[in-house]
Amino acid sequence: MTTPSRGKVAVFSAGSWGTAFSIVLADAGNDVVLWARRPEVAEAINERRENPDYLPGIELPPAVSATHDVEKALHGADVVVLATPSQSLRENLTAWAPYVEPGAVFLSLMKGVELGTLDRMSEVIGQVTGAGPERIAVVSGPNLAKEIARREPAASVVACEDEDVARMLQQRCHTAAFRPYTSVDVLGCELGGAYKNVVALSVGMAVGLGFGDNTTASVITRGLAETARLAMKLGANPLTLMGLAGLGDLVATCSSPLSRNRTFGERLGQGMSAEEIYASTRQVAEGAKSCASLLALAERTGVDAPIAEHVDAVVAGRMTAQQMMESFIARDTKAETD
Ligand SMILES: NC(=O)C1=CN([C@@H]2O[C@H](COP(=O)(O)OP(=O)(O)OC[C@H]3O[C@@H](n4cnc5c(N)ncnc54)[C@H](O)[C@@H]3O)[C@@H](O)[C@H]2O)C=CC1
Ligand SMILES: O=C(CO)COP(=O)(O)O
Repeated sequence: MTTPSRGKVAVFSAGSWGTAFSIVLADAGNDVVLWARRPEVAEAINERRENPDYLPGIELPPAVSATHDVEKALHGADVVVLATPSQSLRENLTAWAPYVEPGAVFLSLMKGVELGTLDRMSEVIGQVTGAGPERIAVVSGPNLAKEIARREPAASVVACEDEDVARMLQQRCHTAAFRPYTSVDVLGCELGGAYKNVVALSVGMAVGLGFGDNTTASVITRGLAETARLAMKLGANPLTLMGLAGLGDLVATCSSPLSRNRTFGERLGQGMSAEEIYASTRQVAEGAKSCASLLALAERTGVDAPIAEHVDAVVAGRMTAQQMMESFIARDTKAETD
């Protein structure tokens, strides 16, 4: 299938980011069909022109329609955008794959690493669909869904090993408010996106404990060092970690009260358990799961990952947020660049 510069895009699914990115795609001139897991969400989008569950009060453009029918969503779509929780992607995509148009390009918006396999989302997509790297791309950057949906200016990275495909997708999502840059460093973008959620959990814990900007800046900076250590060992371009999908997203997520990961961490810092927090929201906080997969990936790679290790311990209830902060400071001293 040839890929025109504008066309039909299928977006799975109608959560916060899938819905917000549909606005970007529609503004860039695409026809967007948003698949919703619950039929009533698809109905509400079509009838009320808003997604009342995930982006209430934001009017969706006419070029966005919604459906609960997988086949209808995928028919004629040359780009398939994936925005489900990372841990359910494999199961979801296995069900959807038979209906994907031959040659369609997959674009992952997800920021997590699969538990157990330790696979990144692009790897899961390749395994489930048989698509080669030239048909698998990711978007990652400082892109809090609500701000993007309000068309506040922001930049991002579209990464694909095939630079022509990255350029094609860049054109498909460049709008007056959204500026995508291309990259061929899929691994660096994905690890930057997944790791910043774990760092945001620890920053949130520091905030929840009542600590100020010295503490959060210290955790953010050491978080970037930890992310870069692992990503570079696995082959990432160091400049990716200094860019929008690394530092940019880390700063946005760790600073913003809109971040679900930072908020999850704040509640842990205030003494709630992970189970209590899960029960209080339907929104995904990827870092609460990916802390374990990233820690395992670091262990497998032989890289020191104290932030992932401590966040995993707090989420699992083996340590309190206060103990985590004390332990960060008490660790064996070393050179900053080690
Ligand atoms: N919200 C944001 O600002 C951004 C989110 N992301 C990433 O996008 C991905 C999706 O996040 P959001 O849309 O924010 O999450 P969300 O929690 O707002 O929505 C999740 C969506 O997935 C669906 N879903 C939940 N469990 C499912 C399951 N078991 N099987 C199939 N579908 C299921 C929900 O119905 C909903 O449509 C995550 O990896 C997140 O890290 C990336 C950039 C920005
Ligand atoms: O990835 C995001 C911003 O770029 C969204 O972060 P949260 O999932 O923590 O809300």
